[in-house]
Amino acid sequence: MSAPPLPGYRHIYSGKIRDLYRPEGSDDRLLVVASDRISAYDHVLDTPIPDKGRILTAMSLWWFEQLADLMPNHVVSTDVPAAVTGRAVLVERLEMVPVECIARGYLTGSGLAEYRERGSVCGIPLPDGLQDGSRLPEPLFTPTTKAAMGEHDESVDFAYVVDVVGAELAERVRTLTLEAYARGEAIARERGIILADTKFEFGVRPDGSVVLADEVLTPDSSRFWPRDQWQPGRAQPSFDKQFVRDWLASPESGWDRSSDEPPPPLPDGIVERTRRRYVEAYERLTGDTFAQQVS
Ligand SMILES: CCOC(=O)Cn1cc(-c2ncnc(N)c2C#N)cn1
Repeated sequence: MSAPPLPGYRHIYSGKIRDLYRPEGSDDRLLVVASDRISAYDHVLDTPIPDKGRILTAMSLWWFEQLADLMPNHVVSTDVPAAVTGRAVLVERLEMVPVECIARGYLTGSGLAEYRERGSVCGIPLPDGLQDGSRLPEPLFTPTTKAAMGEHDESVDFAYVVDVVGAELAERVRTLTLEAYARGEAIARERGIILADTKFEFGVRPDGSVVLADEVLTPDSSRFWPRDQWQPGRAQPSFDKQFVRDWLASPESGWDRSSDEPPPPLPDGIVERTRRRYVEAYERLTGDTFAQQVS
């Protein structure tokens, strides 16, 4: 599903999963479009997950509302072209803070690797004895650089953020990151989902105010774990991606993850079960029913 042409909009950027357009004649608005693409093992898969873009857009909009009393956000309107209805948002064009603002409430992935090597994450010392999936004594702000497409973001310490954006803005985005994560983690936990970590992006308005942008607390920007299966000391199952990961790692797929080969297409059953997990995550979090749009 490549970026569809949208009359009246100019396509300006494609991420792994989402595409960015600029409305013709406007220099202070952008259109963020979520595709049905899914990535696994650092590959964007050939097989789309139907409705994934709509489900995650609805989830992100819901989270912006849950956080609106804590911080302003970039959402302007959901009045978007029919071709992308339900999976696109018109947003304020901001001066983006050039740092991925990551909050971690649990230790896993690159944070765990850094902890095992140095006993710290992003320069923050941690107690001994933490395992894969351990809940951290308190959530950490663990920023990274914004790597170019296909490159890996690099973990940096707070001093780096101060160097790049200045002390005041660095403090501000750290505070907002940790506040938004704490709110999100508490809400999700009550609903049976552990938000292990998440990535926020912030932008700055011409008046200097700092605004929550990008997507928020979705399974693409966060690790979603089923709370009832949490067991520190092993890799936790992903709420949304485990069916895909297990099938790709199974002999049935015929795929060798260590090869340079792209993953094979997903079987219909894996696609449908994955779609249902996104619907389930949305419905658990919001308490609403996801209404499949009649296309
Ligand atoms: C493909 C989706 O975009 C990204 O992946 C990251 N990104 C965000 C922007 C951005 N730029 C100015 N203003 C904004 N409100 C935003 C937002 N969101 C650019 N790239």
